[in-house]
Order: sequence, then C-alpha cells, then structure tokens
Amino acid sequence: MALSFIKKVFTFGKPAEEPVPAAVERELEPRSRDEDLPVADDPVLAEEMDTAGGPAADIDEGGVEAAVADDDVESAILPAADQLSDLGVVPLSLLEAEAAVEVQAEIQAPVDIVAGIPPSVPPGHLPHKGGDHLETDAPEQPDDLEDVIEKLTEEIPTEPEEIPAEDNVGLESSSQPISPPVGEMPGRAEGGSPAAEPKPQSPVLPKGFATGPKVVEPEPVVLQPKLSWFQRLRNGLARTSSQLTGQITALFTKRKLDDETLQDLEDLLIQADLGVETAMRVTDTLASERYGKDVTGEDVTRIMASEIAKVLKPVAKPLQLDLSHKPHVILVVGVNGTGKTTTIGKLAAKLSGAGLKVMLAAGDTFRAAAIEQLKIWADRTKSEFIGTKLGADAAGLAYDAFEQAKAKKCDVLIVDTAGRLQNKAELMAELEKIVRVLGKLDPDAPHTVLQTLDATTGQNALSQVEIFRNVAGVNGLIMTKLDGTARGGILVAISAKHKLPVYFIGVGEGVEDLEPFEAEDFAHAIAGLGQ
Ligand SMILES: Nc1nc2c(ncn2[C@@H]2O[C@H](COP(=O)(O)OP(=O)(O)OP(=O)(O)O)[C@@H](O)[C@H]2O)c(=O)[nH]1
Repeated sequence: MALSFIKKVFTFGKPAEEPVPAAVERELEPRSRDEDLPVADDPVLAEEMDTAGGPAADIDEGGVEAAVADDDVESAILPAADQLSDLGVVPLSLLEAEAAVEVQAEIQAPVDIVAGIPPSVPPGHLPHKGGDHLETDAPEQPDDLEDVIEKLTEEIPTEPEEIPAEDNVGLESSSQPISPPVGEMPGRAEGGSPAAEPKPQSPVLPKGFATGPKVVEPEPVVLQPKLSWFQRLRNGLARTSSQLTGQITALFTKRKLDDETLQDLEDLLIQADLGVETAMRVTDTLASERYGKDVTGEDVTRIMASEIAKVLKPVAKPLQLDLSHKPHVILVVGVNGTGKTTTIGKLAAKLSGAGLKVMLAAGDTFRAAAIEQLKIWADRTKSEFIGTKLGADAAGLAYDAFEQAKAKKCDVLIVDTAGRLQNKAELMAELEKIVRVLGKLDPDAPHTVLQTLDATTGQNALSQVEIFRNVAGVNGLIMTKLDGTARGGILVAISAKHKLPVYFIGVGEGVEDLEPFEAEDFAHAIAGLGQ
C-alpha cells in the first residue's frame, strides 16, 4: 500500500482519464500491503484492502489527507523510500510529499514520475509518459528517513547544472543551464521547497534563434557638411537645370548650327519659361558666333548662362534700407500662399541677427493661422509683434503698428498682408487703403513694397506682378520656392519684362534658405554650371 501511495505522490499530473491499469499496478507492487497507506479513490486497491481487512477499512472516503496527517506521514514515507530504489526513483522530501498529497487529493489521477528524476540526467534521458522511464539510471537509495533527507539535500542542486559546449548543440552560447523540454518541466520548486516559485528557465532554442528584447541599433549620425549658398542654390535649381540642359544636349547631338536648330532652341528656351526676349538673345548670340559649325550642348549652355546673367544683372540689387526713418516700413504683398509670412520670418531673422530692432505686424487678418505663424516667427527672431483679432481692419492694424514701431524706436517694421486673388476687388481695395493709411504717418511710407512670387506658378507670376504693381506700387521682388521646381526660368522672364529689383530668392522653408539674389550665380546654377 505504501508503494501505491508513493506512486501516487510521484505521479500527479497525469490526465484523469488515463488511470494506471490495474494489471500494471499490481506488477509494480513488491511489498506487503500492511505497510502501505490507503488510497481511497483507487478502486483496485480499495477493493483489495477491504478484502484484506487492512487499514483501508478504517479510513473513510475523504481519507487520504486524514490518513497521511501528522506523524503517520513519516512512517508512511519511510518504507516507500526503501522500495523506490528498485524502481530507479529518487524520493521527494517530506514537505514535498505533503504538498503532493494535497495535489493528489485534488486531481485524483496517477501520472508519470518526473519530479523525482535527478537533475543530472541529460535532457534526452528524461522519462516519458509510461512505465519504461522507471529504468532510467538511478542512484542508490538510503535506508532511513534521515538518510533520505540527507541524500535529497545533497542531490537536489540549488543552481542549474552546466553542460559542456559540445553537448549543447543549438544553443547560442557555449554553456547553458540544462532545461527539460518544454512541456516536461517539473511542477515543483528547486531546492525541494514546495512554497518556492520555480525559477523561469530559458527554452533551448535551435541554432539561428536567440531570446531577449530586440536590439535596436542606433542610427549612425551622419554629419552633413554645411553647403555653401551656391551649392544650395544649385541643388534647389537642379530640376530646372537638368531639364534645360538635358533638352539642349539632346538637340545638339551631332548637329550643325543651322536655322532649324536655332528655331528648335528658341522654342525650347521659351518652353522653359525664360521668356521670348531672353530666348532670342541666346539664339542671336549663338548664331553670330557659331553659325554653320558643329555645336555641342555645352557650348550652348555656356552662351545661355552668359546671356541670362546679362538680363539679371540690372535687377539683382540689395534691399535698400533708409534707417533714418525709424522705422523703415516694408509692406509685403503677394498672392495667397506665395510665401509672404515665411519670407517675413526669414528677413526678420537676418535683420535682428544683424542687431536691428524689428517689429512684425500681422496684417493678414483673414487667416488665424497666418497671425499665429507670424507670432511664432517674431518669437523665434526676437522681434516685436503686433496683431489683432481675426477679421479686423488690416489698415487700422498697419496704422497702429507704425505708431508703436515709432514709439519703440524700431529700425524696421514689416507688415504682412492677406493674399486673395480670387477676391480681387476686395483685396486690392484693402491694399490701397493700407498704403494710404501708412502714408498719413510718413508720406514716403511704405518705403519698400515687396512682392513674393512662387516660382512653381510659372507664367502666372508675370501677371501677378502686373496686378500688384499697379495697386500697391510694388518696387521689389522676392522669388520663393525655386527649390524643387523645373520652372525657375520664370525669374529671368519677369526680370526682363518688369525690370523690378529682385532682392532675395528662397530655396527652401528653413530660415537660412533665403539669400540675396546674385545674377551670375543664378545664371550658372540654372545652366547647371559651376560657379
Ligand atoms: N519649398 C519652399 N517652400 C516655401 C518657401 N517659402 C515659403 N514656403 C512654404 O510655402 C507655404 C506658404 O507660405 P506662407 O508664408 O504661409 O505663404 P503666405 O503668402 O503668407 O500665405 P497666406 O498667408 O495664405 O497668404 C508654407 O508652407 C511655406 O513653408 C521656399 O522658398 N521654398
């Protein structure tokens, strides 16, 4: 009977629907039943015990716990330990046995012996379900309880054993703790304490796998070399220049310069937004120098760059500030979205960076975002800011701004305005009013009327200058968004037609992406040539 109890103690966990067959049970039964503990829920044993009139007869149905309670447990375990050596099983400690009895009472089903296998058994030799695992190499068993406990204390290691690298195929490092295969983990704590939580063990992974959190490699810090303005200009105009030079090269591959090629070139330059005037200048010069001769694409681009520079030179002027005005008033006009507010921010950065006191006035009272955007630029550039509520009179705001800028002794006042070409009449009336109101405080104000032009709008920019020049008296231009467009040639056409000063050009949204307009640089960049 002790043996059957011990078997139950050591075999908890087997599915309840697979009870050990009675025949096997009997085969495993080498001792007198008088020394065994009763197992009330084992029908075979219960029947035999009843017949023999043994202790089972004294135990009621709930009786496993009662039978193994207190001092009886010790006497019940001891003889069982004796018998286990025959079975190749290392017995558990007393405490483990108690815990197991509790589990047994709950699950009421016999299962394989797993917990009793010494940890030194390699994973490949761990017992499987079924009786054959009982033949696993087992250490000799001691005779009494002290010896059992002593033996257990010696044999149950507190740390996982290490195995040599050569036995550890598939592991990432050369030495790993032994882990039983997943699904055969012993259901008790190391060191023999049933109360202790089992230490989490890493599963043995096949070669090529690793555990642990994913290691994210930091992005390598690539230090971008600071580009010169010309390099940035060339980069910005790359689309314009590559389209232009590509077409010119294609046109002049193995062709002599004749009337037909000249006409083709003229058409090509006009299509590239350079304007009729500049296109004719280029073809005339080319014809006078190379007519009837072989011409390469490079010959043509050099002549083109030279002619463009001649057109641009007269308009490439610095923005003249008359600081005796205190403030010099700059009114910024232009169609919606052409870059007025951004350009004001960039100008303010340059001026306050040079030590001038700047005030920004949010005269675009149509758009809340425009007011907010200008305020941000004022903060960034440490400029004074004046704004009003949405929909307020822009002329009134311009007047207040001028007064405040005078009172604060600002060097420069820059007034933003709304751009609404579709509401042309209303827009123009408002602009006229702003100019008029500013003139009341200083007959020369606004001292500069700057128009921003978006290069991506191409030919449309020509007519925009026409309109704003007439209404607001535009006397200077800034072309924005030359980066990323193939229509940079429009600046040449505008310069040739309107002959208005071009003060700055913008090649990006960043504060540093606005630079004074230089005729030679622009001409070379648009032709894809070096400086
Ligand atoms: N790529 C590029 N974008 C620019 C440049 N200048 C301005 N922008 C962008 O163009 C957009 C419109 O610019 P804004 O300054 O708001 O234009 P705005 O004329 O004030 O517009 P409204 O206030 O609506 O009249 C913004 O996204 C700017 O960042 C430039 O030179 N290059």
